[in-house]
Amino acid sequence: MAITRLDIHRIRNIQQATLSPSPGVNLLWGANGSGKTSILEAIHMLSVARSFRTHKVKTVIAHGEPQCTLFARLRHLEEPEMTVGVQRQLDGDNQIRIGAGQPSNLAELARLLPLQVINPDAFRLLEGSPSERRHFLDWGVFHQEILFFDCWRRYQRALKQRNSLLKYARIDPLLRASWEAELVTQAAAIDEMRKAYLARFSPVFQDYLAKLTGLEDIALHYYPGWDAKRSLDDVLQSSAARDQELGFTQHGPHRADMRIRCGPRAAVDVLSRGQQKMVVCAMKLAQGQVLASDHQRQPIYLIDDLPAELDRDHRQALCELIEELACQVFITSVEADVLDECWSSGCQVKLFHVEQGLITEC
Ligand SMILES: Nc1ncnc2c1ncn2[C@@H]1O[C@H](COP(=O)(O)OP(=O)(O)OP(=O)(O)O)[C@@H](O)[C@H]1O
Repeated sequence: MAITRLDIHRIRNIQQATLSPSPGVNLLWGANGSGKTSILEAIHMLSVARSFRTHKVKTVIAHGEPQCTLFARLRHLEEPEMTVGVQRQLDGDNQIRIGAGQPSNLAELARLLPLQVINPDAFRLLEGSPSERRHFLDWGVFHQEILFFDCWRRYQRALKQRNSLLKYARIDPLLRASWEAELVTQAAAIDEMRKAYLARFSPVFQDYLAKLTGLEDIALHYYPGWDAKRSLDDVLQSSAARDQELGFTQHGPHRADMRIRCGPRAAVDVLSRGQQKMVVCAMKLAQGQVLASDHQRQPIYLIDDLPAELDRDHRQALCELIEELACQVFITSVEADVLDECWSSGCQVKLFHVEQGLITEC
């Protein structure tokens, strides 16, 4: 999938801008605070209707404006182009349109335009809470398994009901048992899909890791969210009293993790910042590769400040792999020429200069 035209209205310091990006590499360069990351945020909003920097739409909408609006024309292989539009209002109202049809929902939007973000926050995959890694894992499972979204929604509903029964101490054993049965059924499906995805993803990740770094003993350890030697049903029964004291369910797929270890230690405790960035890049490239080869759909990569923390050889290796993936990519940089030598002669590169919210194709 590639964006062939992008219209941005009232995002941060960008009042109005139109771009015709390359299907390959797009380099956005300009001084600090010029609006480069805001362009990445705009593209991100076209995929999930929110920024990757904040959940508060108020901070993203240009000061003094009631709303922000994004439009894009998308091309996927030889299919006819299609349009997508997202509008976010200060009052919380959302509008999502795919093509000329009825308003669409977030899941349809996310499925249509898969995105991968590599920015300074991407380090949180290693150093952050399990929810960061769950989110990463579930991005892959969501795109891999069509049934995942429905199972996840049903699981969340059952979890909410159980928590509510626990919190208000309304002990209706029959009602609780029926929600727990649903919880256990959906949990088993989610767990199976996550394990299958990890089995598919891990060798691809190791392959990218070998190409990007000399690190050999990086491994992913999946934790399902409860003691894997016991059934979730059993765990829920034995933790019911404690869950009731706490007012929430302590165990289940909502507490899963994918721990990243270097030998016997947590990777974050051992690796340098540059090595951590390479591990994160290998993970993100591997997800793109799995999606592309299993579903013939490439994600769009948004890379904020690619040169930061990487030496010349690692920059070069990363750019070669990005080019090999044949995805559309938007990269920000404060300098125009820092990645000049990183692309092959056949690579379609476009350069955009960003200055005080104005974007000019160079
Ligand atoms: N809601 C808003 N309305 C208007 N302007 C805003 C709003 N929020 C932020 N800004 C301004 O918009 C600009 C956004 O810059 P952005 O973060 O995109 O810069 P950048 O080019 O990526 O910078 P850097 O290289 O420092 O990361 C900044 O100058 C900021 O002060």
